[in-house]
Amino acid sequence: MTANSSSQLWIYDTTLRDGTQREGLSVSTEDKLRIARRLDQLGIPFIEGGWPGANPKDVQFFWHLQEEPLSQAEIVAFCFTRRPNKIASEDPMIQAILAAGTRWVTIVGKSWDLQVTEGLKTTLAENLAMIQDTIDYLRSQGRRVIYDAEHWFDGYKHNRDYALQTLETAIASGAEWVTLCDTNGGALPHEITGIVRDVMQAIGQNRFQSPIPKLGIHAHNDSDTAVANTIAAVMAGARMVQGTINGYGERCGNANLCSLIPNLQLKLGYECLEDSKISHITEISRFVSEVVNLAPDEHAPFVGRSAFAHKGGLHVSAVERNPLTYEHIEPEKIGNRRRIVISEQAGVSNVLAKARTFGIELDKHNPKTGQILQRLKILEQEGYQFEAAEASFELLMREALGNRQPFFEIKGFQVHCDLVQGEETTSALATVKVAVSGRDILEAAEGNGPVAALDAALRKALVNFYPQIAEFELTDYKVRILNGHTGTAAKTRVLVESGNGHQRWTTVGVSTNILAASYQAVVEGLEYGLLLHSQAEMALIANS
Ligand SMILES: CC(=O)SCCNC(=O)CCNC(=O)[C@H](O)C(C)(C)COP(=O)(O)OP(=O)(O)OC[C@H]1O[C@@H](n2cnc3c(N)ncnc32)[C@H](O)[C@@H]1OP(=O)(O)O
Ligand SMILES: CC(=O)C(=O)O
Repeated sequence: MTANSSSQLWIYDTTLRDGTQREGLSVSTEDKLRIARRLDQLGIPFIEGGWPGANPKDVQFFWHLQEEPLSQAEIVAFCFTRRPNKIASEDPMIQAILAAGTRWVTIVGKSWDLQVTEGLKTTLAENLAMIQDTIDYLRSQGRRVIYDAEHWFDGYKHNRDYALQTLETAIASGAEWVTLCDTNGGALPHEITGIVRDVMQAIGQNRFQSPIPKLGIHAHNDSDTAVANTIAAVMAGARMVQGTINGYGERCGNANLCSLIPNLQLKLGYECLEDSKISHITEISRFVSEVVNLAPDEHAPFVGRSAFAHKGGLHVSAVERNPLTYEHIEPEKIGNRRRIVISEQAGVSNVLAKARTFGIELDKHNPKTGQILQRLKILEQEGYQFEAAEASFELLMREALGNRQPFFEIKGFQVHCDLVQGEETTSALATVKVAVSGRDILEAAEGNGPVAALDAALRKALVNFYPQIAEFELTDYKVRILNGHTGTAAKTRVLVESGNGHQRWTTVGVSTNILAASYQAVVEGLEYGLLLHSQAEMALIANS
């Protein structure tokens, strides 16, 4: 990155402060440290770590970073201006941010007259004094200051002169950056463009009698335009981009850095991160969602699992010829990947693409290709869903092509359940009869439910022939009633996720009987695990 070039942007991550203001998101000090270190590795220049005077976790977080500092990022402590009619040097909050020991601090202050008189219950003049005293004092203590102008856009719309006076005060007191905040998230891109341009002009006309500060933008997503608003602000002159990983934040969230960074760098040519770091965006999005214990948004632009998933046959056919036809960027650039989804919306191209990923040779002139597609569509009409159960689709494909390996044959099963009135626990007993290599085996096993009992009995019957089965586990079980209005005649779809410690696969079963649907999915899960094992063994032999 060329320092200070006109296209350079400073990314300011506030996941650890505004991000944690999201309802349902709570992190420990340890979690915050893990995220900070990961953002540091990514090359984010400013990381807002929290509000040291507001809670003990944030105090601890800054202590830890004093002991073991980040490698390149500036860790920033956040706080509001001193309280009305008090002295900045005596304000415990201000003392707490000094104790955090950071080089940079961010001070949030009021820009909107209504917020001053109604929210703070003080005068417009006192608000200006609060901004001035706080920044003056922090500067006197050797801190570099970023000033977050809260409610900037609403303030500007209601009383432009006063809003500009607040900025002027912050700048005159020594704030090096002023960040225009769309705190309520109500602004639209054209308003942002006009207002940022006006502020840039006021700066250009030297309305502010002090060194020219740099402008930042902090947008909330209440109008679903936080990313667009941030881009508009940058194009109008802002150079600091505040946002959060995955757009976490108060109410509807903040501008999502996982979308902003690729848009700004890959499409608009701004410099946000080193080029080599951009490909880690998807990984960091998933890392942060894992640490904060929120399911990743599969449909998130750029980084979601479905962001480059192609389902419609027309799309797949064209993408197979040239990905540009249905992709706005190459997924690999941001560390994501293209996926082809198999479903009733598929065409021959989806089937061929899947065959390729399964390592099966198939071409469009093979009559089996059309037959597989038709079978897929009929089964989906019956209630199967293969997009989440690709292992079952591979077995279906192998069956149609005559190369499904007969690892075992189920000759019958029975399940008996005990439900005792008034008791919370249930127990089930399953009996299975299985044939392997011409031998019949009868086994029984218990479980705390019918599916667990059936799974256990099948493994017991097969493990002597296939010891690898001991490593298989049933990791998830999902049931969906497909046509509920038909009561007990309704069809049930069961999805079973299985694993072997290093791979996971999903199989599907459908029936009017929940046990039969579960049985089908569990049996295919075991069969697919055996197929993976035999493929791995064959690969080993081929490579030896
Ligand atoms: C736009 C933003 O997202 S800014 C960040 C917002 N984040 C948070 O609020 C999370 C952390 N907050 C907290 O832990 C608490 O709210 C604290 C510790 C900051 C304050 O707690 P309390 O002292 O109990 O006050 P409370 O939260 O009820 O009310 C806020 C107080 O701050 C005052 N205040 C609000 N903005 C400012 C400001 N810019 N400068 C100075 N004081 C302010 C309010 O007037 C009110 O004070 P009052 O009750 O004496 O009139
Ligand atoms: C500072 C901040 O979080 C806001 O104004 O939204």
